[in-house]
Amino acid sequence: MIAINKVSQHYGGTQILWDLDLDIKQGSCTCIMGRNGVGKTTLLKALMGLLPVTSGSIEFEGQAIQGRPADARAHMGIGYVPQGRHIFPLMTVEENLRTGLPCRKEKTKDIPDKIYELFPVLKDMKSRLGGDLSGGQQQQLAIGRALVIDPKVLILDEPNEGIQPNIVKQIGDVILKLNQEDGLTVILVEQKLGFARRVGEEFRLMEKGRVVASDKMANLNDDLIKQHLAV
Ligand SMILES: Nc1ncnc2c1ncn2[C@@H]1O[C@H](COP(=O)(O)OP(=O)(O)OP(=O)(O)O)[C@@H](O)[C@H]1O
Repeated sequence: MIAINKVSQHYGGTQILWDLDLDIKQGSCTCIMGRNGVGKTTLLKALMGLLPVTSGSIEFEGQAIQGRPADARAHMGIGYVPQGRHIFPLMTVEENLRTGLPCRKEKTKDIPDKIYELFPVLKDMKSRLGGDLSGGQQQQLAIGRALVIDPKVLILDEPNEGIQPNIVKQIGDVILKLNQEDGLTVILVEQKLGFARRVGEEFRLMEKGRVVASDKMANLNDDLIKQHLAV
């Protein structure tokens, strides 16, 4: 569904991604893992079109998208939940969710019921300002906003960073439901091993701007963890 071929990316004169290859299968849940600073967020931003790539290609459903802006990628069905959530603090929960509506293929004026079914707290708080929500509620709002576009693939960058355990559990339940029951393709950057093992079907390990190991999550063994994840 997604094929990233030999992608390189630079911040000014500093190269961060080095001829990176990554394949994502339709319907899979893939965890991108690696130590701090290996380029996980940079990779997701390049995939979403928030950072230009220097060379290489990114294909989504067989179409080259590396030159397309982020909003065009959202219209094509790529949903993105950025690290740090980036909800709009001075807009209400409902207004935050509405920002995703123009990108939906199936046009509607109302927030789809499904979003509120997945995250009942967003319904209860729909008139509250985004900035008044707790960190966990803001994360649920960021995921809900990405789902409003009715994506074909959902990309999440460390959705559990700084979130209390009961919300982490709820977010995991939602990801599992979306992936296993609805068949939504999920790409997740995740540092928490337990969470990655719970929701992930596949893993990709990164080192210095490259994917260095790819396999089924069941095969993520102690050697790989020691080599690429332990600090
Ligand atoms: N805007 C920027 N300008 C220059 N360098 C940057 C910028 N953003 C990130 N970097 C550098 O790029 C490298 C990769 O960063 P990135 O955030 O992609 O890593 P990461 O694997 O997601 O790390 P973390 O797990 O800490 O979020 C780091 O060395 C970082 O300092």
